[in-house]
Amino acid sequence: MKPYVISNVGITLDGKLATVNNDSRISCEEDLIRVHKIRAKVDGIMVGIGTVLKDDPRLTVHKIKSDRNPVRIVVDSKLRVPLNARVLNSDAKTIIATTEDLDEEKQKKIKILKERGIDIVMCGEEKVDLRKLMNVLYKKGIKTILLEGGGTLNWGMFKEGLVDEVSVYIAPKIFGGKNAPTYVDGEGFKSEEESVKLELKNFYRLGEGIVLEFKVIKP
Ligand SMILES: NC(=O)C1=CN([C@@H]2O[C@H](COP(=O)(O)OP(=O)(O)OC[C@H]3O[C@@H](n4cnc5c(N)ncnc54)[C@H](OP(=O)(O)O)[C@@H]3O)[C@@H](O)[C@H]2O)C=CC1
Ligand SMILES: Nc1nc(O)c(N)c(N[C@@H]2O[C@H](COP(=O)(O)O)[C@@H](O)[C@H]2O)n1
Repeated sequence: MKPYVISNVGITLDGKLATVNNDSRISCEEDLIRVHKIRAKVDGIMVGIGTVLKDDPRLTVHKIKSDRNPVRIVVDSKLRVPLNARVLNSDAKTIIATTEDLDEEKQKKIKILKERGIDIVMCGEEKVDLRKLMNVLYKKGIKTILLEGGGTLNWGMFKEGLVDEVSVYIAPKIFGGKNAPTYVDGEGFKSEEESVKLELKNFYRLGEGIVLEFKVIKP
């Protein structure tokens, strides 16, 4: 069993998540409120360590009133999460998903994190095994997850067939740049047959941009 996963991003018309200099201001205020309404409903919000290192996100519900915050989940094989990262603050529970290989330095950091109340889940060897992680999270009671990027983790989740729903805000902006992160990065599929197929469920204008909602068609 696995949680139901909703992938959400704000992208530019050319599919970028941020500029080459990592400026990720894409969504308009109305869209951020839409995202926070989803955050308020799900059990967990998941990002990759790249996003934590670049954005230092809070990953809480802070744009609308809410009496609860979902569990924050950071996928971080090498335990690179800075101890002063906002995602480790006491505003919400946090799970760090890391690999099973433990050197002395990693063991020390795990001890510090656990003392601060951070839950550590170990699955996989070189990279976090996302399938196993989903199973562990489900057993911990996390039945719905909002996947909030970035492009590398999005690829990992799509490649493993772990995404169920997609919502994308397209801003009327073009960032360009072949090295700027896109919605789904990683190696990419080699052929159309392997690609993820989506069914368009809804679309509407929001603020200055447009929201598209899809269901992932499972093969
Ligand atoms: N506009 C938007 O909506 C959003 C924009 N962004 C932007 O995206 C960029 C960050 O994206 P990116 O750098 O790709 O980082 P990600 O957040 O996608 O994190 C990627 C890292 O996750 C770790 N990881 C561990 N296991 C896996 C696995 N099985 N599959 C994939 N990744 C795994 C890897 O690091 P390790 O090997 O160390 O574990 C990997 O490098 C930033 O510029 C940010 O601003 C991010 C989110 C939303
Ligand atoms: N939906 C959306 N639109 C954008 O334009 C964005 N840059 C993001 N970024 C994601 O939101 C995280 C920041 O969250 P907090 O406000 O700090 O709670 C950021 O890390 C990305 O995951 N999302």
